[in-house]
Parts: sequence; structure tokens; C-alpha cells
Amino acid sequence: MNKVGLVGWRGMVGSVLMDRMQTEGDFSKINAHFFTTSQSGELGPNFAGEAKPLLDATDVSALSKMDIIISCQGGDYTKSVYPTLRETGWQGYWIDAASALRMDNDSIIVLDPVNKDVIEQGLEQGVKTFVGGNCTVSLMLIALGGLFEQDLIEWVSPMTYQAASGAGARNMKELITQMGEIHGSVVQHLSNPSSAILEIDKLVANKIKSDDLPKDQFGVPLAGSLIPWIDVPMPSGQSKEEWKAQVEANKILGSSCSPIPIDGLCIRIGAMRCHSQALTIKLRDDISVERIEEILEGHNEWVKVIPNERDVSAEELTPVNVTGTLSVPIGRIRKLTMGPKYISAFTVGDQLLWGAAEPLRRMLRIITG
Ligand SMILES: NC(=O)C1=CN([C@@H]2O[C@H](COP(=O)(O)OP(=O)(O)OC[C@H]3O[C@@H](n4cnc5c(N)ncnc54)[C@H](OP(=O)(O)O)[C@@H]3O)[C@@H](O)[C@H]2O)C=CC1
Ligand SMILES: N[C@@H](CC(=O)OP(=O)(O)O)C(=O)O
Repeated sequence: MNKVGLVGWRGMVGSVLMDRMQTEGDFSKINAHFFTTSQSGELGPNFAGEAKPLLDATDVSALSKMDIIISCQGGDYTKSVYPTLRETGWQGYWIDAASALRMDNDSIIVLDPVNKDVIEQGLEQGVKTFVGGNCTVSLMLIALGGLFEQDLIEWVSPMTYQAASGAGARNMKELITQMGEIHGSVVQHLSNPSSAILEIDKLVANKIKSDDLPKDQFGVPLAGSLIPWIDVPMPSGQSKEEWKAQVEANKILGSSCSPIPIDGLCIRIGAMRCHSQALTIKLRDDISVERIEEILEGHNEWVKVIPNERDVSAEELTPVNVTGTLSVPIGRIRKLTMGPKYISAFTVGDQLLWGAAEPLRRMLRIITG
């Protein structure tokens, strides 16, 4: 059995990965070794049988004994350890959640329901570095896989509604704390049926704007508001999150030589762990909505077409419905007034599952069988 080193297993993405690996029985296929950057020598988890002391994730000699390493530890860790490990001549498989190696020439971005051919070709050619894609990119491609596969898309503009989890566990906690504090500021007014809504609104607005609302993580209020910028600025005027859409999606699709334009705005909203995206798509042909729905639904087992109807959209096409599942619903599909080749769509996905952990887990299974 392959020796698999797990780094970052107790973080948020890592915990979701561990959960999925246990559910799918993956630990029975590997010889798991748990690493840590901060708790070396302490007793590790028992997911894979008897708990053993944790290994030092900065010890290149210990890492180099692994056949496969999966890291959910983050980009700084990857940048500090990966080059040194490769310089020792280590020929193992490196599977990573962080973005650090995604655009390297010798890495493949993994999303096997969409690019299994690219992955298999890479394995045959000796590629050893496999990286999970950006969450919005992976979720969009699971949703639109059928249209991309049949080369029916001329361009896409995704406008995102991204959950707090994309910014990390502390940000999720901060969002809930902000919500609680806002509620607390008007709780007595809410219980009084005759209280005036404009007075409540004023108190809420004052609370959200006040210095004592906790905002160390996001820097600004998120509850009762939104943040129209994610990640650092790029020279193009895009945020880095927006820049990733086109470069990563085309790399996954193997179309980087003649890239499909994919560009829009990325917005942080007060959802917990599901990213949503409103898509404007220009098709290459005038295709009926029924045919589009058929093509989308037929592509993979996780995408689910939701009819463009009010009640079912409000019930099923939401973060609260999708959270904790691998389902990627897509709905609001209709022709736009711009012309017969222009369609809208709205999709939602769990950014810790298909958006982060699941593509890595499936890559491990592709390697280990
Ligand atoms: N969050 C996301 O949506 C996505 C994240 N990623 C990538 O995954 C990386 C990891 O993200 P994420 O999982 O959110 O990071 P976390 O901050 O949740 O975990 C990262 C590491 O922090 C250490 N840590 C310190 N204190 C604790 C604690 N109390 N509980 C758990 N872990 C702790 C752990 O390392 P140790 O055991 O060594 O101390 C852990 O592996 C990101 O940097 C990013 O590159 C990729 C896609 C999506
Ligand atoms: N940037 C994403 C989460 C993430 O970690 O993305 P990436 O894996 O591309 O760094 C978000 O904020 O929602």
C-alpha cells in the first residue's frame, strides 16, 4: 500500500477531507501518516486505525519517505517545503489544496468529472503534482461541465456570492458574532409588536457601522452588508479571485492555448460555506433551454438542473439547501433579452466539498486505485 502523508488534516479543508475519506473507506486503501506544523510528537487521530504520534511537517526527510503527500496546510507551507522536497530528488505525488502551484507548467489542476482525460494523460507523461482548483472555478465547471465539454460556450461572466468559509474558520466565527451582536442591539425592540421599524433599522445601521462590531478578520462588517472584493488587486483591475476564473478554468479544460473568456466580479456575502454564482453565458449557437438542461444534467452525477420556477428555485437553489452536500444545483436558466445565444443561470455549491476537499480525495483514489 502507498505511504500517504497527510498535512493540514485538522484544518477546515483538511477536516472535510478526513470526513469524506472515512465515509468513502479511503483509509483502507492507503498507509496513512499524519503530519503537523505545530504538534509534532503529540498523539494523532485514529481515522486510519491506531493513533500514532504526529510527524513533523517541516521535516523533509520524513516527508520524503512518503509515496504521496496531500497538503491542506496552505500556500505558505507549500512554498516553504515543496521546492526543498523536490530538490532532494523526491519523486512522489504531491496533491495540494493551496493555489501556490496551480499555474506551474508541471502541475495539473484536478477536477476529474471535468478533466479526467487531462489527468490521465498527465499521469502517463509522469506528472507528479496535482492541485485542487479555486472553489468558484471548480463549482462553476461541475455545474456547466456539459456545455464546456461540447464546446458550446463562447464566454461566461460569473458574478459570485461567496461564503465566509472561503476566507477561513475565524472569518466564519466573526460573521456569526456580528450577526449575534446586531440582533442583540435590537432584541427588546423586536419583541415589542408596536416598535417602529425605522427605529430598529437605525439602531441596526448604527451597530453595523460602530467600532465595537468585531471585524478583525474581514476588516469591515459582513453581516447585514457585503464585501465587493476578494483577495489582492491585479494590474488588470480584477481582484485575484476574479483573475483565477479564466486562467484556472482554461487550464482545467485544457484550452489555455485559445482560452474561453471567463470574467466577472467576486463578492463576499454572509453565507456560511456555499458559494453561489449568477452566470451570464454567450453560447456559440442558439440552443433551446430544454436542450441546454439536458446537456447540463447528463454531464455528471452531482449537477442537478432546477426548473426556472419560483418555489423550487427558492427551496433548492440556495446555500442553506446545498450546505454539507456534494450536489451542485443549477437553475434560473432562461434566454436573456440580449438575443437567442445569451442565457442566464444560477448555481450553488459547497465550497469545502467540491470547492476544495473532494477533487483532492478523488485524485488520491485515481492514483491509489
Ligand atoms: N478555506 C477554503 O475555502 C479553501 C482553502 N484552500 C486552501 O487550504 C488551505 C487551508 O485552509 P483552511 O483549512 O481554511 O485552514 P485552517 O486555518 O483551518 O487550517 C490550517 C492549519 O492551521 C493549523 N491550526 C492551528 N490551530 C488550529 C485549530 N485550532 N484547529 C485546526 N487547525 C489549526 C493546522 O495545522 P497544524 O496541525 O500543522 O498546526 C491546520 O492544518 C488554505 O490556506 C488554502 O490554501 C483551498 C480551497 C478552499
Ligand atoms: N479565495 C477563496 C477561497 C480559497 O481558498 O481560494 P484559493 O484556493 O483559490 O486560494 C474564497 O475566498 O472564497
